[in-house]
Amino acid sequence: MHRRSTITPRDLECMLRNETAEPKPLPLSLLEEITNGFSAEQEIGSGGFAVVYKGKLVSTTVAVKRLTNTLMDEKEFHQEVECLMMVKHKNIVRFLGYCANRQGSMERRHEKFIMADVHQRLLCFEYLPNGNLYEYISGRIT
Ligand SMILES: Nc1ncnc2c1ncn2[C@@H]1O[C@H](COP(=O)(O)OP(=O)(O)OP(=O)(O)O)[C@@H](O)[C@H]1O
Repeated sequence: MHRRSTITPRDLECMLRNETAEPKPLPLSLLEEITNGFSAEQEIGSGGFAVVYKGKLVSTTVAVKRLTNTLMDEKEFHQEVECLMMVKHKNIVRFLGYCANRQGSMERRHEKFIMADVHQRLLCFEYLPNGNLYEYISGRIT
């Protein structure tokens, strides 16, 4: 018998409201859905190793950080998730979950098809709506 075990935007929203809920693995399909396929319109900003998107839930928003593949290997990603799972503090943005997805993709290279491994690594956080540190320091927002 096939059992569905997917997480919906509503489930993620419930998790966000429950302060004792632990971070969990999130399906790539959910993160794609709430960022509208990682659309440019939902992009918030980017840092040294990721692009951050707004993830729209039913009545709230989360931040979805999509890591740039080449800059972090599997071991570093595991360490990053491990650290984030251990940190819980009122002054640190809350970590909600992570996704590590690997999928084969047929690609054409010099008249031949090859099966390429496509990795997706994502982190999901509480959304902080008040801009970024640079905007504060430079006086663009008060
Ligand atoms: N949880 C969040 N809520 C709202 N905006 C966020 C959140 N996390 C990141 N951002 C936005 O996305 C931008 C990029 O964030 P990111 O964490 O990737 O890089 P960074 O902190 O600027 O630098 P670094 O790559 O060194 O960590 C931030 O400057 C901020 O504007």
